[in-house]
Amino acid sequence: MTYIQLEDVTIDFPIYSTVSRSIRHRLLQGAVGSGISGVEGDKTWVRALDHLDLEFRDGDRVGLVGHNGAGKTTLLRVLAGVYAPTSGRMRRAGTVAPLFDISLGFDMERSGYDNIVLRGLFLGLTRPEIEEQVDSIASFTELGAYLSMPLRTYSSGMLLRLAFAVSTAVRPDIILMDEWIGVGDSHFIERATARLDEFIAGSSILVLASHSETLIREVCNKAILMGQGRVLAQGSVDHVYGYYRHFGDTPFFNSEDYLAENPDVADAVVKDVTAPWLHYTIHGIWEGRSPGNGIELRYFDGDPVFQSAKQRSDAAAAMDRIAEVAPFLPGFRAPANWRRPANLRRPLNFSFPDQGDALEQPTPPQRSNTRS
Ligand SMILES: Nc1ncnc2c1ncn2[C@@H]1O[C@H](COP(=O)(O)OP(=O)(O)OP(=O)(O)O)[C@@H](O)[C@H]1O
Repeated sequence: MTYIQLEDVTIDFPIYSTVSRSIRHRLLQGAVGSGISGVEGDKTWVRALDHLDLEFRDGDRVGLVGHNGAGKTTLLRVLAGVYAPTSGRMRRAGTVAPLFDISLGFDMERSGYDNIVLRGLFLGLTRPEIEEQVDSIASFTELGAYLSMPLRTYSSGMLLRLAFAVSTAVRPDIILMDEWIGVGDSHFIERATARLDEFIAGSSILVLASHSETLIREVCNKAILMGQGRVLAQGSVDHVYGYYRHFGDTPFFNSEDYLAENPDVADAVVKDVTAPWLHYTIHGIWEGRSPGNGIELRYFDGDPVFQSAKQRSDAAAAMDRIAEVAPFLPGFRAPANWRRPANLRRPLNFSFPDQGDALEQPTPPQRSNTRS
């Protein structure tokens, strides 16, 4: 059986001295990248993955989605075993082919043929297996006489052809890839795409990090949305893209009131460390903060639907539940961009507070001068 399991995996990168200052500055500029997890003298710790629990099983074709710096590549490297978790653990069964950083590790002084053999051995092929395949790999690269020359004479496109041809000659259980196939001429891309389809079809698990929705929809049957090193949503590709598209735009979240009610967040937003919606899905909702629409999350303490979403850290499902119930809760203040749907029905599977528990109609919070 092939699988990968991550249990509470965190990755912190130490950054030293003057670089540390510029990284600190850069992190403060980025609203959706990772955060600083600690500062110790000249050393700053950057948190790239934050307590991830994930499971990949037979038949999973998982797309990793998210803004720049969300943690997709770091996650691929953890899955490949390139990075050991700072804390938590990764368990894996099955052979792995990493299809990212694929030109790394070539010996630039040796010939293309030598490197086919070296890379093949690295990927787990035996020498007879490589020898059996060397001609077909060589022919796929279309590099001809160049294959007898040292790699330092190759262009980056030629290196990529070679790396691609060898990496896809194995038959792994698990494929981990970044979107890198766009490099090369159109003739090569066409042939590479056909070879890749066959390569993927033979695998049991695929994890693909990509900014291309078309590619993810074409190849994947599941998706994971990442942000600030965490999982913001996971499930079907439709579910995750639905959430991604409405990122920062849900009628049940009122950024202005959320910031007015939470000065700590307002401060972070002014410094561009986070965005209101991002803060809510990553922190606020789990800390029991109101989404700025007047309702209190304590009403969801005994709600199995909300609590199950919380257990799975599925902010999208938790927000869906709030959206479904909030208009019927005492204190609900409809955000300006919310229109009451004509067919809105009070959910039957929610235990609404009785009148005695009703909150007083809240007064809108004092607005502080923040950007959202
Ligand atoms: N070696 C490293 N040292 C320090 N910080 C790092 C290192 N690698 C990644 N990071 C930081 O970790 C965070 C996650 O980076 P990662 O490359 O995983 O993001 P990503 O989602 O793949 O982004 P992109 O879509 O731009 O490729 C970023 O803020 C990045 O700056």
